[in-house]
Amino acid sequence: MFHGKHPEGLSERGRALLLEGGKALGLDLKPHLEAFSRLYALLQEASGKVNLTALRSEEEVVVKHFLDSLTLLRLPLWQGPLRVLDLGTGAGFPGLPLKIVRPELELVLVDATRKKVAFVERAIEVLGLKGARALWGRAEVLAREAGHREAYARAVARAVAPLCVLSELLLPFLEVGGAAVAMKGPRVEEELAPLPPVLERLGGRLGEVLALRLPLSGEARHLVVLEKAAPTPPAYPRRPGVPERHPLC
Ligand SMILES: C[S@@+](CC[C@H](N)C(=O)[O-])C[C@H]1O[C@@H](n2cnc3c(N)ncnc32)[C@H](O)[C@@H]1O
Repeated sequence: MFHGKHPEGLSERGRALLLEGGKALGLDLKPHLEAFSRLYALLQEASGKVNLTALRSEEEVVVKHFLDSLTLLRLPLWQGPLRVLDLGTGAGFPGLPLKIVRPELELVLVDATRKKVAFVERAIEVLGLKGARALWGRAEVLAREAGHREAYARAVARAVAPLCVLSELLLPFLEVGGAAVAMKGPRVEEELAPLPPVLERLGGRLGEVLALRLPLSGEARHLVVLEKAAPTPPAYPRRPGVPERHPLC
């Protein structure tokens, strides 16, 4: 349902790109074209007012926001009504595209910047996404609250922090047996090398590292799966800002 005026949605070319890219990912996005078109319109509308995302052209938004987010679906982790956290969601990525295509997921999108959370709240409302909620807060604080600590089956994060930092922020949110996915660019080896002992400290272990190429642009991406093997010790995450200033590796 639309509320108020907004610019045009995706052009015919944008829709064709989205369908083609979806196909390359093994997805039929036809039933979701309208939702992505509305999300694009909202991003365009908001970009005139606040600095939500650096991406502007329609092709960039389709490929680097929508399709990049949907690469998550290459992993067999999204069946059923799982509770999913998108940490550092910004303007709603990867969480909103994931929720559009897998509506049965129960999604919480968190960001430390209030204006970004306000945008995501509005997108959830306009797109009519049931079972999605935007939350303003820092991972270091929320991960210590009942209702969030060890309360998610899945967690995702794109472009939030290096893996050493991200592990400390994501793993406390996961229930034992759960999995987090860190979305990374072309180079991941250097970040992976020192990770295993840190993961062990946090009750985690390294799962699959899936190398893939972004549809249409061909850019290299990596999906790094962090598995929750045991409860995270209560010392983690440390106080706000400490994981970033003094990474565990
Ligand atoms: C570069 S943006 C990426 C946004 C989005 N995930 C994307 O890929 O387009 C990083 C976001 O993470 C948020 N962030 C960074 N550290 C955070 C923390 N400790 N808790 C919550 N949000 C955090 C920032 O506010 C920012 O919006």
